Amino acid sequence: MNKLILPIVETFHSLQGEGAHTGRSAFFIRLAGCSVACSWCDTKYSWPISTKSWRSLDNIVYEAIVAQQEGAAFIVITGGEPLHHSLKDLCHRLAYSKLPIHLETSGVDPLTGKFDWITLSPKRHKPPKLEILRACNEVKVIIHETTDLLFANSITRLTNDFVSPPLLYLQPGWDNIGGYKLAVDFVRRNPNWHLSLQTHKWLGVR
Ligand SMILES: C[S@@+](CC[C@H](N)C(=O)[O-])C[C@H]1O[C@@H](n2cnc3c(N)ncnc32)[C@H](O)[C@@H]1O
Ligand SMILES: Nc1nc2[nH]cc(C(=O)O)c2c(=O)[nH]1
Ligand code: SF4
Ligand SMILES: [Mg+2]
Repeated sequence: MNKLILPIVETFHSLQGEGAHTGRSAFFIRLAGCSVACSWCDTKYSWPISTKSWRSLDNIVYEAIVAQQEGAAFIVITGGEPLHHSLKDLCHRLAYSKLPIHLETSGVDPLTGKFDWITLSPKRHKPPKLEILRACNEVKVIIHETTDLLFANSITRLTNDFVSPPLLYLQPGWDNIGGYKLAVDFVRRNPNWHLSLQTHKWLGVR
């Protein structure tokens, strides 16, 4: 059965602040619901699914088309953990806009929907599905402490022999000076890795 509604926390048109597409105009769709429970999550307000948050796919697609007319170059589906929901129908409907569709995910659930770009941000305490590691275009590991660097090394080992390995990003935990230092030092010594800063937060925009 087609599911024509999804729980949405917010939609907004901003610049992609993180990873390989940093600085590009994007329309964000933030789905509600996450059970991964990262202690440092900057989006804890997206964890609960309120009864008032359910919106029709038609309504979401309409907003994406308005954003496209205002300059959005692609759509970012994020959350919460967007893959807690089936994204098949949403992607199918959004495809009418012809905008590329990007996904931000922790990768704990099976992949649903069709994407032009997948950002996997794997979590140490709940490792991602191998199918998502294989399908993703970039991996974004969040750095708070030394153990996170060991986790990044394990990702390097896993992806090294992929036919087309993903781009590799370290992103310091927001407001964690120790995390910035660890990430900069690691990238300096590991040229396959890039630094991702949450540029939207530095700029004070969404
Ligand atoms: C809020 S999550 C939503 C998508 C999905 N649940 C995930 O974790 O990838 C979006 C991105 O923000 C990152 N993130 C969350 N809290 C952060 C923080 N305090 N500092 C840096 N990055 C953070 C996540 O790792 C993820 O890459
Ligand atoms: N500007 C901006 N860029 C982002 N990239 C990923 C985000 C997210 O929360 O998933 C995000 C976000 O919340 N804002
Ligand atoms: S998986 Fe993403 S949304 Fe969920 S708690 Fe972790 S960072 Fe937050
Ligand atoms: Mg964010």
